[in-house]
Amino acid sequence: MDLIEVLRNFTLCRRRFQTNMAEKELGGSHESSGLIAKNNILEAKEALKSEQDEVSQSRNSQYQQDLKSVLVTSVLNLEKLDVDLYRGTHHWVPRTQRLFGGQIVGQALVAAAKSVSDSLYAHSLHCYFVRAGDPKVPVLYQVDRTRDGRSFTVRSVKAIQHGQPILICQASFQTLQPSPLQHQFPMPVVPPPEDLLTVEELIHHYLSKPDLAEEAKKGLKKLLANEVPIEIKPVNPAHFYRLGPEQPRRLFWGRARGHIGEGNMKLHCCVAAYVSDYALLGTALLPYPEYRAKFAASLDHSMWFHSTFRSDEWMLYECESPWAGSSRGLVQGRMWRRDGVLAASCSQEGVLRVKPVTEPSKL
Ligand SMILES: CCCCCC/C=C\CCCCCCCC(=O)SCCNC(=O)CCNC(=O)[C@H](O)C(C)(C)COP(=O)(O)OP(=O)(O)OC[C@H]1O[C@@H](n2cnc3c(N)ncnc32)[C@H](O)[C@@H]1OP(=O)(O)O
Repeated sequence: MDLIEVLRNFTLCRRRFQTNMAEKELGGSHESSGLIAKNNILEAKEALKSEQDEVSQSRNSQYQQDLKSVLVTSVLNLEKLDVDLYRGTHHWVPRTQRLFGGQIVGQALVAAAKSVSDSLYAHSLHCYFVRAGDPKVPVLYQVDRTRDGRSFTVRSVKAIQHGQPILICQASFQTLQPSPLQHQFPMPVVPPPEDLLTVEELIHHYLSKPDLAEEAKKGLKKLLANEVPIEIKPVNPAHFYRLGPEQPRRLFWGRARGHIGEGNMKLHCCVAAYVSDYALLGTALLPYPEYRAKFAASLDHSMWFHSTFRSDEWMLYECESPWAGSSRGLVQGRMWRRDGVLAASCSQEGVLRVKPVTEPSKL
């Protein structure tokens, strides 16, 4: 059960037991997602006032623990076994019990980056997830030095488990070069991260509801215990509910938990590759609240890095899905620095097999 599902269960329960209250809270319409978002933020902020000390205490202790991001100290810290051969271990595994695609892509990029000079910067990568990753064993990364040119250098990386590839990845690096051609789309206008709640704060808010069903409570607590090494603040918390059909587009602020620091742009690209797979594919489900995913997995992932950025500082992640069909969904993402600079773009196709939502019987 993922976060969206837990929150939907919670919502279904509320609808069943407190229809009037729910209608009031949602402004009587499931279509006005902006209003839902505003109401939820205001309501949540109010409820959170009483939890301020608790939240700030836990945040302080978390920051102390996380002085250095676990993504740097553990997940992306590959062990060298031989020339161009590395081993990576896992930190967070999704409830699907298959390895998180972002982790495999991030680790593959780390392995590729180790074989290129410091004067080269990752500008793009293209990957296929060909088999599910097994969380019970480490992943081996085998790098092939495909080509070294004057400007561009290409590496091919195979991620291997049980003697078979789980991911094939091509990454390209370039020397820094000036260009008279420079343009980008404008960044969407959204509230700053300081005005929004983290996923954990939203969950604390839902947990404080007296009418929350035990099953939903358990699911939410499991999610809180899940130490995802990314901090996320949804711009529109209504997209968690999936009560009514939404445009296939969502935005959130995200950053790596803990400190990474300036300087190592290759590392920031690897962290961004990790983050980029986290909430992308779900965007294709937003128009279909009547369905839930019974099988969802990314099939491929491409990424382009445009400018310098810090993955441990808030970046706006804009996700949209221009197409779905044939049990697949196409999703595209743009990562924006908070000063409006487009930092990275990505694109992914995923398999999406769905089943109709039915009200949970045990609530
Ligand atoms: C706003 C912020 C919100 C944030 C909220 C976020 C909340 C939670 C986030 C959680 C994180 C999510 C994770 C993100 C996504 C990922 O990381 S996915 C992981 C990376 N990708 C993968 O692991 C995919 C790896 N590739 C594969 O596994 C295979 O390539 C494949 C399974 C896709 C290949 O499919 P296929 O060729 O069909 O393989 P088979 O082995 O033959 O079949 C596999 C199973 O599928 C069943 N199946 C096949 N075809 C069909 C069909 N037409 N209809 C129904 N079912 C089919 C087949 O029977 C097999 O089933 P079983 O395994 O036997 O049960």
